[in-house]
Amino acid sequence: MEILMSNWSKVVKSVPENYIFPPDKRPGKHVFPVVNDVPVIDLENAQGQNRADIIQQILSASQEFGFFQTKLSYGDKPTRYREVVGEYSVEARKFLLRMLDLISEGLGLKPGYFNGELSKIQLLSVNHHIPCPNPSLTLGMPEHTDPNLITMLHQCSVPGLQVFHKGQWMNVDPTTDSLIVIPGLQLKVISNGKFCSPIHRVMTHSEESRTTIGTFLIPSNDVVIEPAKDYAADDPVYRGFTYKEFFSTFTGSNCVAETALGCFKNNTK
Ligand SMILES: O=C(O)CCC(=O)C(=O)O
Ligand SMILES: [Fe+2]
Repeated sequence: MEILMSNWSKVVKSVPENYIFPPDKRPGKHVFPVVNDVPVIDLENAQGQNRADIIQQILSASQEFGFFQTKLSYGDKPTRYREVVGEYSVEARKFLLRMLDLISEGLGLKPGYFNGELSKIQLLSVNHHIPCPNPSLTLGMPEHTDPNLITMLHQCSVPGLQVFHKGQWMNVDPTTDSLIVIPGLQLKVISNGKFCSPIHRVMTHSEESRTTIGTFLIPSNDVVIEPAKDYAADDPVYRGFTYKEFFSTFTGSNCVAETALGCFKNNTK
């Protein structure tokens, strides 16, 4: 009989060979430190008196760290999956557009700069990783940088997310009452390098399965991405490109961000 993937971990006692990562990409048995300085930004009063302060916190977090967290607040819980996912997606989009408004204000861009084509496409991705007999040999998700504009990550209580921070891999605490915001590579380009887009990966867990929800805002294929004119007029680090052009270069560079971005850099004097 076929073994359901969800029951796999009860039956499979060692990591199948085709899941084992090459030695230099494996996490090994290293004990990773917890990154305990992921900035937490409270969006309470972002429409009021705390706005300037919140924007400043977002800019500093994105320049110095990459990730940041915001506290989560839930509405009612509808019972049907389609409704739940529909409502979740609408709320996730509102949240990310609100975040982008704060970011555009912080970069000195006009309100609504990221609305429209730059954030046209929304992707919801649910990751479910079953327990793994030997987490040292493999990864739930290999190291990568999100190629889109901005990502909202909703973790569960099982650890797994790691960020490459201060020259080493570090665990991100699995908080269920806050959301992780990850600036994507397009935000790095539009902000002319002011925002960094952090490298991250996902470890597996030996006993528990892990489910996370990612919401990605993605530019439409033909929109031109470039350092914002009113922001980086004199010294744009990157030339303009369409998202389609970027994405094919990115996948053609084995999804290595620096290689892909290198193809769009202006010559420096
Ligand atoms: O599941 C996670 O914690 C991270 C997922 C992720 O990085 C992604 O989907 O791009
Ligand atoms: Fe990611």
